[in-house]
Amino acid sequence: MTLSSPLSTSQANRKRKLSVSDHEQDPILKRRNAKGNPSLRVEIPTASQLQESAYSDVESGVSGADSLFDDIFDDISFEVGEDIVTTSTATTGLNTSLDSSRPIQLPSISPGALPPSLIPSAPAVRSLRSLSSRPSRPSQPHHDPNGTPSDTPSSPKEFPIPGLFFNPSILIPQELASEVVEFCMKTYFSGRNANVNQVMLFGRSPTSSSTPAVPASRPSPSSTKLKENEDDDTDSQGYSGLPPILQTLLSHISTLLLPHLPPTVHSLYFPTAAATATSAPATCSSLSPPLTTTRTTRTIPPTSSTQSTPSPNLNRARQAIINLYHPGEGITPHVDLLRRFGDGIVGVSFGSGCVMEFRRVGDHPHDGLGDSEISESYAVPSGAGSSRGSNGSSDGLDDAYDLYLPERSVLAMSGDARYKWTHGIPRRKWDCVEEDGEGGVDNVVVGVDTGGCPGDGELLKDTNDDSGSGGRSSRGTWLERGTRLSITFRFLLPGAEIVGEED
Ligand SMILES: O=C(O)CCC(=O)C(=O)O
Ligand SMILES: [Fe+2]
Repeated sequence: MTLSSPLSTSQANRKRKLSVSDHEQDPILKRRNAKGNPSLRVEIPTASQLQESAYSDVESGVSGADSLFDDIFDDISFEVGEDIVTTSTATTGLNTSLDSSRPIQLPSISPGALPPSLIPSAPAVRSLRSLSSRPSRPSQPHHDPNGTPSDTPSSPKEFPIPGLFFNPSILIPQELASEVVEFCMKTYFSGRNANVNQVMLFGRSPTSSSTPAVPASRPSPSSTKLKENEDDDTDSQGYSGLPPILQTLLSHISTLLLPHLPPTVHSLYFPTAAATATSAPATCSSLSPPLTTTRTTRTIPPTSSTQSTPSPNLNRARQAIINLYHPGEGITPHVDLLRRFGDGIVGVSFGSGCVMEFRRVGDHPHDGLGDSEISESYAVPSGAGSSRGSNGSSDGLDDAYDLYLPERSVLAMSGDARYKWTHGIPRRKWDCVEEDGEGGVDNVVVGVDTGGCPGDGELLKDTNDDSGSGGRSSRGTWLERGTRLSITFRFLLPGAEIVGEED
């Protein structure tokens, strides 16, 4: 079986072909980049049952930023007969031009032994001051080849992009974070997958057992080692196919966000039969009961519209994309693939914080609308790299906002944030953040300009001070990035599912 996909549709019209072999034994596909770049691993249900239609939506896609990948992603070859297909993460814009003076070493993971940088720090990240294990400040951070020109950090302020939810006080529990990281590192990023830095997992929709719209997904190889839900990969919402630990993570995110999101928004990310009870379609009656926790912590009473508007994501299959970033790596600004994923994208940072940059998608009709690969689309935003300031936009917002995402924090994007703004992570090893005031939740919401902190001379921190702070200045604090793992959940749009039969 051969699947064709415009992995990159460059102006030179180079098209990359993805050939996926039938392989009965292993649902994991690995694409290999001959240039040895960090690779991506796609885990999908039952490779032997893939159908061409699975990727039909990207056959003619055009990426607005495709040229970014051309030199790296020139001629991908896919090995038929392997159970895994790998490729460069240029696909997703993950930085592949790493600092050669700092060899990347994927930690070897043994049970209970996480790489230090991925062991979640014990104290909750309530304040930037409490961020743990910061080495001495960088010598010349603004000269870091992975960095960007220096500038001053922005003042902390309310994050204004509609549809973007982020609250740094909402953190995944430490214990769960550790389990998730350990599972992911062991399962997806170690051993023969040492060069992999992205994995995509596809779940089944709640109705797939009766409606074969979404294929079966065999449990991940290590799922049998998990303590909970060992024999059942279906969660309380009826979603299945994802490793149980990720479903546990989803349940926690749902519970954490419930008091903070309007019901309609919450049900976008976590559709349940109950959330749409009033007008739920008949198929909902077959769903498992909603999470009980969601009933007890809700502080925002449901509105009538909530009761009467089914979540568009109800019964859609979820995809989990897991990205591993070494210090200095990032992801190119992009809008997640429009034709593949629905509204409502939620992700968690593990192991390290980083700055995420949001840029308004430009007026050009292709901005943010192209497909560069099977999972992502990239946009060249209007005014990319531009400084803040009034731009005369009708909504009064600037074109650029930066946000520091502490480890274990949750980011949710819907509406404008999902469709009208790109998100990306700058490729640098240090982020400059700024606090505001003396603590409290608001103080942890920090803005970071694309440039970062002032230069060395302006840092107040003593060079020899290894007290844990990365260096402070009157205008900001340098935070060194560690190895970061992110897990992002998205819903597959109708027709975008990978179609197949259950095992
Ligand atoms: O690493 C992250 O938090 C973002 C990942 C992302 O945007 C993506 O995979 O589409
Ligand atoms: Fe994304």
